[in-house]
Amino acid sequence: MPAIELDGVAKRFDDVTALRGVDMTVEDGDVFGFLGPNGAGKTTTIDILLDFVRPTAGSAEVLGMDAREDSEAIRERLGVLPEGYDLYDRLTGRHHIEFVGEAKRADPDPEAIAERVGLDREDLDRTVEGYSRGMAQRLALGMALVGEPDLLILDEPSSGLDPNGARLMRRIVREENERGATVFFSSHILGQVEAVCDRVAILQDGEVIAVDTVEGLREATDTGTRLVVSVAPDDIEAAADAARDVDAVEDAAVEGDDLVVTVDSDAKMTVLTAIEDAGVAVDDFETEEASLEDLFAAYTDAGADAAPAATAGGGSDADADGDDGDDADDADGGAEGEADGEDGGEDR
Ligand SMILES: Nc1ncnc2c1ncn2[C@@H]1O[C@H](COP(=O)(O)OP(=O)(O)OP(=O)(O)O)[C@@H](O)[C@H]1O
Repeated sequence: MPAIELDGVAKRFDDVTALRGVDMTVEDGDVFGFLGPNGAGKTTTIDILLDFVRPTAGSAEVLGMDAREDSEAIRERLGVLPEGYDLYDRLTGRHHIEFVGEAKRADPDPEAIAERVGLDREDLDRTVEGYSRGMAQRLALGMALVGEPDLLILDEPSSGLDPNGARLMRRIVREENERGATVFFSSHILGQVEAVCDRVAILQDGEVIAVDTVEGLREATDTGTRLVVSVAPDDIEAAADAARDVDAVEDAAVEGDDLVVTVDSDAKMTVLTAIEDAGVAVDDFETEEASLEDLFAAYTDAGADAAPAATAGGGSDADADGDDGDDADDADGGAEGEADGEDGGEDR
């Protein structure tokens, strides 16, 4: 049973068409990223899943239940971080967590949850009117964790979080997924999404224009892989000629001391072998895959101009999702150049 199933979901608000027949399946156990430019319809979709908004047409199922008919039963098994969540100024963080526990008939441990989201004991016991934006976001995330939900729906969970908070959010997503929860989240922070998601959907103008793994999106677009090869300076032209003779090579150019080859991802070794077969010793090489940011640009209108440039992974920004890069599974790791392609901003 899929965790989320949308079938032909459309939504009109007066003269604005927010969704135009969205079909989308999120499998049980997935970490699923929901992407799209501003105004694409992400929040409207999430609001339909939560029965905050009723679709004009189509059907939405959550955990095998109808989003409209069974919203209460669904709510008990969901953890939600909605976009404009409400906190009550005069209640403490602890009260908020207990309040969600009562609503879900769960018995949460506020201290343990606060620790997981990085709020200390003092924060937990003061009223939220004094919370910073990031602290409020951490509390809202903690509230979503109450009751070990089967499905977490998080709308922009990194919003307002500093790089440490964003890293912590990723860790929580992984931990929840390992516990068995499906995680569905929208985000504009594509390095985050790339680091944790099994699959992503890209929504544009109320339509799903792509659903795949990041690797699948790479293969489906013409973004290629950049292979940067170091050889002795005297050999570089011979290496370039050898690379150009390989069918899968789009381009081989000498850039400074390096040979930069744009090639289908699965033909990297063929290129290296061809260079060595031409009698040139390869001193070193690294590959740069297209980042999710490049792919997003290639898919969406805003990136139409940028699409041809989406041949590589946004350069050498080592771990540009704003953290200290200790994530074992961040991007490609190792010699596969880290191509988050982010500018390190943690804003939306
Ligand atoms: N209550 C509403 N009344 C009228 N129009 C609405 C309403 N809610 C959303 N819309 C419109 O529906 C479209 C989709 O909005 P939505 O908030 O779902 O986009 P989004 O992808 O979440 O955007 P963002 O990334 O900016 O949060 C927009 O054109 C928006 O103006």
